[in-house]
Amino acid sequence: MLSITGVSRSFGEVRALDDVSLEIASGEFFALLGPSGCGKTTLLRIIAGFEAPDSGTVTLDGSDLLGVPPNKRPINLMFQSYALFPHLSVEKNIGYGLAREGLPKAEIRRRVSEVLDTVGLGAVANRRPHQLSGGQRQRVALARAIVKRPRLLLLDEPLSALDRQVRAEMQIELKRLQHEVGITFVVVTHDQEEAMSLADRIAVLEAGTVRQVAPPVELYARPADRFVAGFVGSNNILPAETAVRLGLVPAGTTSLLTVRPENVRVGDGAGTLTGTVLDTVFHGGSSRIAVGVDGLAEPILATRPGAPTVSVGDEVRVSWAPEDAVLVPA
Ligand SMILES: Nc1ncnc2c1ncn2[C@@H]1O[C@H](COP(=O)(O)OP(=O)(O)OP(=O)(O)O)[C@@H](O)[C@H]1O
Repeated sequence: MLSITGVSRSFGEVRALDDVSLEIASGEFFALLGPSGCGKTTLLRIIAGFEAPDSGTVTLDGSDLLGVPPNKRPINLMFQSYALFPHLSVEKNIGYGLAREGLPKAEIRRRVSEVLDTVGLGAVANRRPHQLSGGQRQRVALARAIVKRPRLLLLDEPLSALDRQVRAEMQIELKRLQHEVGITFVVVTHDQEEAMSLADRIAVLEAGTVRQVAPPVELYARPADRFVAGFVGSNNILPAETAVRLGLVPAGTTSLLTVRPENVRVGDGAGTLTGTVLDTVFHGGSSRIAVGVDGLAEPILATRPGAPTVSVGDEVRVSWAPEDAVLVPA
């Protein structure tokens, strides 16, 4: 178990991390999610040992990590840019770290060949990095990180260099791999879809503080505050006074009313609110509809499977099931 307790770190005036505490279980796939500048990389660098906190403690299975130099920690960090050696074969790239540790050649060969199988690179073991696709290069980097059998693998935006389709495939791969090798993974990402599809649990960070720690489904269904409600997935967020004025919540309510676009019904039947269709966008498998509602500063967004069933300018009714309205502390 990785325990981070009361960790703070400032750079001049900037408080990059402000009293961060997290408990990450052995074998867990954990994601640190947040917008640019929220402190994700700083926290990863502290865990890896490339940065020291101003205060707080970090322990792995009960023993202090902060006093241990980076190369002596049972931790591996996989960077955004994979930095493979261009003149070495895939096999040599993967075995490089083991060779440097002075392991016997036969053992290196055995471990490298095992890992080549795990990441599905057996067929390209003798190629150089420039003869590989982006997804294959990413696998080499992963193989190089896991061949050393760290207890903890830290991944900084591991899939950001890949295009959309390869990325989706690698997300599945990464999850399978983590399951198979049983190493604790901590991944840093600003991409909420990626965090949701990979992680067992997600910590949402904003401006150096942890806003919520929860499994993806809970984070999506029960955001702890306005920031999480707006950052994780898209959401319609109505201020309390507006929701009270429109009769959507009882008088005296102080919480924000949030409704996911997929739960908003748009049509000419019964509905709580009346509005005008401002915009429709067809995405292929689904459509997004924006409805301007009198008395609301922001349009209500709705998503629908298939093509849009309304047109710009239509007068429509907007509604949602009572259980789909989630109240979030303001
Ligand atoms: N070495 C440094 N010197 C000064 N400021 C720094 C340093 N490292 C980070 N910061 C500042 O600390 C804050 C957190 O940075 P950090 O890199 O941890 O954010 P991040 O969430 O990883 O962002 P990104 O997704 O853009 O990488 C930012 O305001 C950043 O400018």
